[in-house]
Amino acid sequence: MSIVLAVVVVVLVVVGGSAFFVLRSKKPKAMEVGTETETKPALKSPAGAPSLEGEEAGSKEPVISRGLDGSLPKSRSLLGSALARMRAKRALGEEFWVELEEALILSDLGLDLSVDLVESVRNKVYKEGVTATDAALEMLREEMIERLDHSNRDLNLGDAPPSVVLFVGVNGVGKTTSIGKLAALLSSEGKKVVVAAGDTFRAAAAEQLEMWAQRSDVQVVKGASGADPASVVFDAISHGAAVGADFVLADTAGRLQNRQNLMDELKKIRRVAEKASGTVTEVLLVLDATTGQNGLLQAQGFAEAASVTGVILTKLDGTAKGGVAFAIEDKLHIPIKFVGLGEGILDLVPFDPKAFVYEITGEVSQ
Ligand SMILES: Nc1nc2c(ncn2[C@@H]2O[C@H](COP(=O)(O)OP(=O)(O)OP(=O)(O)O)[C@@H](O)[C@H]2O)c(=O)[nH]1
Repeated sequence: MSIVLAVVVVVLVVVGGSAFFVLRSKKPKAMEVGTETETKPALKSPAGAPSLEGEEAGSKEPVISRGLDGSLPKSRSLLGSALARMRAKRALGEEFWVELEEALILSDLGLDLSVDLVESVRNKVYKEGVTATDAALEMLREEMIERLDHSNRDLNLGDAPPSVVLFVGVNGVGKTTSIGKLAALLSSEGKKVVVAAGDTFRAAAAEQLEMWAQRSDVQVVKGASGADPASVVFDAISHGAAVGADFVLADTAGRLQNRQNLMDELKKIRRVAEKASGTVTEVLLVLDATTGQNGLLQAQGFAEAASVTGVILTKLDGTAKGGVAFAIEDKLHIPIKFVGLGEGILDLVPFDPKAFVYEITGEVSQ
């Protein structure tokens, strides 16, 4: 009897022990689900993406740029998660609308716009007798796309080349990086590009621009450190005209929108650039999407002082919100022309409202 008992105990220990090891060895895998592995955005090459080589030195693999629908991992889109929770409830009552408004505000759309959007969707829902949350959320999506869908997002061109594009914005938002990416994009489309190192304030900016320019084989015009930025931009435009460039992309130093003297300097750069070229076809305000509604204040300040014609919304890969895009277009009527989705040379893509709305509401667009 005791031998039988001993055998049973040994069997139990062995089976239990191995079960324990099986469980332990499985645990890390289970943890991957729903975190890193599952939520990593799919790497997609956007339609018309330039086929440039990998940017890292020695990299043999081409860098694949992300499409907008892969930029915000679903589990990180705040609005997408909130809408998924609301859809699951399947009840279209007061609570639903309050929750929706909160979710929009939390995603950086701003109070006024969030209230307005909810009001408008709610009216449509009642008018059309919609009772399902699914259908209401689809209406929200349509309304969001409509609010973004009426701007010209192409780069403005002048009557005669080169078209001059000034990049402005506060410090560290990604102006220099965006110039590098846009130069690569344009030159991959066969355009001749000259870049102007007009940020003569930050010592490393000109070198940074030179590095970007080398990668896409575009020319850089720079001045001495501390040189008058307007004269650097003037020289670059003259050079661009002489070599038959299609575009001159001009960097400027980062500045706060409420510093009058720095805004005056921007006006001077613009005046001088216009003397050299006849027209500055585009003033692109670079905004960091992770700064949320603060971006709207920046846009207001720069729009007044520098006649901004378009926005580049950078670092969308670093935020779960992104709603500031709606606030900028709805309040200021400035079109978002490009979005930055990372630090690589191909991580700048034309803004596509539909893909963007599907992205931040948590579904992939068809
Ligand atoms: N993740 C991510 N990082 C970006 C993006 N765009 C720029 N960056 C990073 O943001 C940092 C600042 O970029 P810069 O291009 O130097 O910014 P800047 O506006 O020229 O800076 P100042 O000259 O100081 O005003 C760098 O580390 C860039 O790699 C983007 O779309 N996504």
